[in-house]
Amino acid sequence: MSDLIEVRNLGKTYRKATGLFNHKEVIALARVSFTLQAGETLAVVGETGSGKSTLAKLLVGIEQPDQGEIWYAGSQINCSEYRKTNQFIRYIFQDPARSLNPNQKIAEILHAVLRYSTVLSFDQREQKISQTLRLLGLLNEHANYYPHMFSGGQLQRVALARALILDPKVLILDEALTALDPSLRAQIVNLLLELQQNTGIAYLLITNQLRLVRHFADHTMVLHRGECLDYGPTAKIFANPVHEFSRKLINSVQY
Ligand SMILES: Nc1ncnc2c1ncn2[C@@H]1O[C@H](COP(=O)(O)OP(=O)(O)OP(=O)(O)O)[C@@H](O)[C@H]1O
Repeated sequence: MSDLIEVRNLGKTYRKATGLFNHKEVIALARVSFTLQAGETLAVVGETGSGKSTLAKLLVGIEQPDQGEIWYAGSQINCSEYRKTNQFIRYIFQDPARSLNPNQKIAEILHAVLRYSTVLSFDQREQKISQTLRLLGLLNEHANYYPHMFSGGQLQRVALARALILDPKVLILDEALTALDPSLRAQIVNLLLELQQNTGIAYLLITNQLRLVRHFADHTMVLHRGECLDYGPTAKIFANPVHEFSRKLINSVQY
């Protein structure tokens, strides 16, 4: 069976203006490789600016790589295939409020996602919306709410509903649980783990919350200035990181 995701030597360099005529190059990601299997969680950790979000953006096609290859379920992905990959891999960010249109009711937001990526009829879409809201512990009535009518925790569930309504094989959680208070975070983590057990969805968990990584992730990758310093089973990385930087990062937290 092929890997759900295989990334080979992925690289991205940005050009940053440093004056009117000058620029400098920032290597955001340097020859990173990994695989992700169905039902697995890979955590990507590293300090600010280490390239975590760049990796996520390359995977979903928001940014284009300068080098390397991305394979989804045995097929190599090109930049023009975003609509196709949209159903395979979805991305949610830390601040759900910013990613939801404040002028649209939740039903309108979810209908739009389904209209864009599926051929479902209106009734089928309604059914899928109600099923997805229920899956995330929300009510049917919530479909008629605007984003500002939800609490922070509920809003993150709405963001998850928007990501999961297409039944993706992979979900990228980019600091998506960071802003939640610990009890809400635990509720959402349990929900995500249950979903993973039931459907085999894989998660790419981008976070600096190392306690969460230890609890949640099967594999962990440590990024530093765009380079992968350590990559392997989470228990092994936490017990015996190869690189000094990873050791410091891991030892900076009490478990
Ligand atoms: N659009 C861009 N233009 C220029 N440089 C960028 C751009 N996006 C990211 N960078 C640079 O690339 C490097 C990696 O950034 P990235 O956002 O991927 O890091 P990160 O690990 O996600 O950081 P954070 O935890 O703060 O989100 C940083 O030096 C950043 O300044």
